[in-house]
Amino acid sequence: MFELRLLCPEERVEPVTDALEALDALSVSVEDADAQTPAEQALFGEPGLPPPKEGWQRSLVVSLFADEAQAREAAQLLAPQDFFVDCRILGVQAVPDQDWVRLTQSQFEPVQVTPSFWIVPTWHEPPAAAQQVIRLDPGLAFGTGTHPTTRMCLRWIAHHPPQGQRVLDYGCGSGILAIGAAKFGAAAVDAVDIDEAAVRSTEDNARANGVQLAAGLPDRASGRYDTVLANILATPLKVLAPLLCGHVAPGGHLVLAGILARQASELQEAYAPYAALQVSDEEDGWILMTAQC
Ligand SMILES: C[S@@+](CC[C@H](N)C(=O)[O-])C[C@H]1O[C@@H](n2cnc3c(N)ncnc32)[C@H](O)[C@@H]1O
Repeated sequence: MFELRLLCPEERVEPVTDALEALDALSVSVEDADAQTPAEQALFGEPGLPPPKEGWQRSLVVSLFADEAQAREAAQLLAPQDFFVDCRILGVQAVPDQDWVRLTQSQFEPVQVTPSFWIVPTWHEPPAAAQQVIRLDPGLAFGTGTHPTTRMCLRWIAHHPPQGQRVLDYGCGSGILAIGAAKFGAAAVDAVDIDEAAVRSTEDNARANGVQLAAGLPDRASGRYDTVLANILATPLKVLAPLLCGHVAPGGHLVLAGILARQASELQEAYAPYAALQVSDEEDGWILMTAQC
């Protein structure tokens, strides 16, 4: 594993993290670069850096890549972009796997989706208020519930329980949405992803949660579903519009995430021939768009 470390002013964090995700970073974390952390000590040790101001002004953006070439290529691609102005590449360094696991575990706490629905890592006891729980350990697949897009999809599932339904999770990552749908009563769940590691992770996580689902590559999706969930980024979602809508049964629900608030109208336009998308939730600049077909 290799991490690419960037220093960004607050207003640049969103486009930079979006770009890193689009460049296939396995994970992206954002810390206050000026907090009293070991990261701060490392930063201040660097010659030529301006002294920090008060508050969260500068962010340390750390993204993880499977190999060094990918991390360096991401840095090269980011450097000339308009949105990278005022940002700085701090470097690429190897991360011992053991450290990564420890670091991730220490950062992963139970996540509240609704007051009674929680995502809880296996090394934590579920909170007393949790009536519905997904047990999930962070792996390399995206989807631990810590990202607002995942949380919004899960909240939607909790508020629209797919009791007895056939559900498709398109771009399943860790399988968290598929597992959520199964826990909220879905009768049959298909979970698909272009990444084989995500498919394996979904199968493992489903087993650990005692739910039945069928995971596979995208061609496993077949026929019509009462609910189609897709938490991918805006650009692939636009390309996938005819395919995803073709899988929604008449009267069924389409639930899309991975979309920034400013991208709402592009998505509405792309889906207009098939469905009238509405913004139905918003968190930290990300939106959930849904339609009943
Ligand atoms: C942002 S993650 C979402 C994971 C999980 N569903 C969640 O909500 O947390 C997006 C996932 O979509 C997958 N993906 C990206 N493009 C895809 C495509 N064209 N077809 C299927 N899966 C895709 C990625 O491999 C990744 O696992």
